[in-house]
Amino acid sequence: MLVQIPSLLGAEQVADFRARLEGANWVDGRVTAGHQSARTKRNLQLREDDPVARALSEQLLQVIPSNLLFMACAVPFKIFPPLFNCYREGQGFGAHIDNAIRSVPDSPHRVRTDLSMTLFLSDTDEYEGGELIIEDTFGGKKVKLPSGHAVLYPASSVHRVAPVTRGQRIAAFFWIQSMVRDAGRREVLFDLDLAIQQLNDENPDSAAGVRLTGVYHNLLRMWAHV
Ligand SMILES: O=C(O)CCC(=O)C(=O)O
Ligand SMILES: [Fe+2]
Repeated sequence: MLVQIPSLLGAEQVADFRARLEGANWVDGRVTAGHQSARTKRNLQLREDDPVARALSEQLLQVIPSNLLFMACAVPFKIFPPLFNCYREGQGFGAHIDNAIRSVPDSPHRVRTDLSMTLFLSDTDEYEGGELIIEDTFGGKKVKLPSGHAVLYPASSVHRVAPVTRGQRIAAFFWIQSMVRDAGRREVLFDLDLAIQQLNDENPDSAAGVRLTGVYHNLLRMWAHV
């Protein structure tokens, strides 16, 4: 399942992020690549311990949990601290799958990467190419979103970033370990959550809404690992 999260960051927040990223210390993106993906990865990144990356990452981690769509879709247990990348003209990232386990720097924590997320920080007219292309059972989906918008997709899917042919594409990207490991179960919960929200909007006093909320939580009790 591929879900777009509109306006994860507002325009002012994006402008602030961009200003702070402008003069940051970009290095070869292969610093965080696995053995195989390093072969096709051509981009720039901030180091995980870069002070600008740390500060912005911290800020994002505070904002993300207040996004209800993200919470409904990801049912997050742990979020790997966001990283920042930049693709300049001629750069891209070939087909790959993200590593299953990531160690959080300077901590004993590990995150199982159930979901991957890209938060676009450049606007679509700032660059050509640079689409995130995600393979799923229905074929390749091309994603290129306005700045501040994000896409959440299964970390198990083969994906790539098409070469940028003009301008530059800046993004934050990160991984989420869900309380619900199985993607099919997560999808059931997400559908149910959306249906309950719709029912409650249409009829806030619905007794069926109360029962279905109970069903949601009982499924979560059965399936969640915390
Ligand atoms: O830049 C992106 O949108 C995705 C980056 C990516 O796939 C990765 O770093 O593993
Ligand atoms: Fe990736």
